Amino acid sequence: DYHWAYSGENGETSWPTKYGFCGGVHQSPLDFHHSILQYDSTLYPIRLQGYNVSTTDYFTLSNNGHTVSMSLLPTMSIEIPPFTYIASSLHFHWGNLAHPKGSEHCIGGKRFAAEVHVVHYNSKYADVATAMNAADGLAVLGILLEVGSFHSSYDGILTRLVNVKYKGQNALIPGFNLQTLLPTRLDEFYRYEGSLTTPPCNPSVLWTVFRNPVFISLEQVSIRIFFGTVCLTLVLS
Ligand SMILES: NS(=O)(=O)c1cc(-c2ccccc2)cc(-c2ccccc2)c1
Ligand SMILES: [Zn+2]
Repeated sequence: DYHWAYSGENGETSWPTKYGFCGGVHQSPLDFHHSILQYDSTLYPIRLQGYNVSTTDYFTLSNNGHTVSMSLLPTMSIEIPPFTYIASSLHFHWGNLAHPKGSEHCIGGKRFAAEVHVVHYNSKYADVATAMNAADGLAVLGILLEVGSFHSSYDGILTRLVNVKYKGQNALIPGFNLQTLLPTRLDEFYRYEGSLTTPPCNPSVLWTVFRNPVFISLEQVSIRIFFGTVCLTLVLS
């Protein structure tokens, strides 16, 4: 049976044949090229609620075979007027040895080393599954990662990837302040109405991609996970 992938015969070009939304007019990601950008002074900075999670709470890191995702707490939310969006999970988009830069969004054609997505769903819906099928259902924060100095908050997640090497494995991470995963400037971002970047590509995402990248070290970026059989290859270049 068909299962989508990032490459090969079930790669991106085959997605629209199996998933009606993929390749649609709202398809994410985008290259934020100056020709499509328009400054909007009415946009509010992103407001985080409950992001400073106590160490007595735990997040679950798990591997679904396509990506590693970390479940978040329903006490976490963001405010994008007129809605509140409840945190669901965060996940990573890495590159691979063939294409080391793995960000999905680009700025002016520049692709970054990796990208983190923090997925939230509109509080007007009962759960994320329902919200996924609504045009105003999801709000995803995009954080671009670039090679620079060591980042201790990301290290708390990246060092545990080895425990979720295979599809179906889980690992617990003690709570910490997830705002430290975001860039400092929460008022500098690109905003657009788009979709899930992977099948089924639901056009239900209000995207907020921060303008400023967050820096992690080359060793931290080089932790790559190759999906499929899901083997973790520590490429410490
Ligand atoms: N890249 S994304 O933000 O559009 C995205 C969101 C969600 C998502 C997650 C929770 C609730 C609802 C949607 C899941 C994925 C995904 C990535 C790889 C493999 C499978 C799924 C990707
Ligand atoms: Zn994503």
